[in-house]
Amino acid sequence: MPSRRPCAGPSAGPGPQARGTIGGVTRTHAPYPFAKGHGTQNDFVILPDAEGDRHETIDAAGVRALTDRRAGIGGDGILRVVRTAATADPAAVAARDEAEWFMDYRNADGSIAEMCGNGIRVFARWLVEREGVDASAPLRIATRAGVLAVAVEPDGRISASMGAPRRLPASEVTVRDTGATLPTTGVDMGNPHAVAFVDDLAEAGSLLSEPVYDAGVYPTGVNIEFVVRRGERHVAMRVHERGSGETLSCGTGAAAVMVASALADGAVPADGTPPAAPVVYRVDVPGGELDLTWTSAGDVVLTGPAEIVAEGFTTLG
Ligand SMILES: N[C@@H](CCC[C@H](N)C(=O)O)C(=O)O
Repeated sequence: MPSRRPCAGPSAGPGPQARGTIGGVTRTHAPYPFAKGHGTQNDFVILPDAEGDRHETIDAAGVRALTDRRAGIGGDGILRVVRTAATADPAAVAARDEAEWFMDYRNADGSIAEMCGNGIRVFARWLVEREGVDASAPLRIATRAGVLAVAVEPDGRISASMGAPRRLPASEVTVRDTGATLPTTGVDMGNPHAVAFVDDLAEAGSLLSEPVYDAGVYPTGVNIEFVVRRGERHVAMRVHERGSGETLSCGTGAAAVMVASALADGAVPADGTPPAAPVVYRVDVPGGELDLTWTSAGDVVLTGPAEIVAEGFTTLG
């Protein structure tokens, strides 16, 4: 009987340094751990880096190698999990007294974004399940949009306060496939959004190309949501994300959609001041369902699922 060698899988831990091009893919690192997670199918490569000694210098090319859906692991973005005390990112440094962990979020194209609503739930799931963070009280997580409170709900979903929305100027977007130009409501949820109400989500076209937007209103780019009404305080959306293309969900986008819908419905004061009592909307996304609450304190809370689906080792990045 032929002898068998033990398989050197992830349980064997990092192997020898792997460098160069193998199978057309540039591998620049010794094997290091990664994980994969998603929230309503907005998916992320998770890079555990508690002490900041693995990925502090990750660049856009490294992010693109990891998020590539054919030559890499695949994802809409990267969640680097690092202690605020272990990174020089200015947002983390500023938050050191308030939060132990920093969500270093990158879009699939390698660009840096301020916030990710689905990502912060997946990030929290990782902290609780793999970093031993106590979830009996709300977690405080530092992001480039500030320190945000995140809680694990009794039903297992995760809620994230995404701060108070800020109105941006009204504008318009043009769908490239059809040439249709649509008016938009501008909402900043830590990152910029343009929300267009349509009668049918097919009006968004293929979304293979980014809709045309006004760079005067959105100098750093914009996430663009198309929304249809489904019922009372119930809407559905598609999104073209800045830096990632069409995704199956966007948490900050769902929050912007809720804000635009609540304002259009007269469900909150027209001047944008907080409602006297919480206002709740359900937002359907291609990848699932999200609940959004505009609280009387003025912040918008996103509630939805968050899953870790794989863990392993990679040499990419
Ligand atoms: N998918 C995220 C948003 C990620 C950042 C966005 N693409 C941007 O550049 O602002 C979410 O769930 O909020």
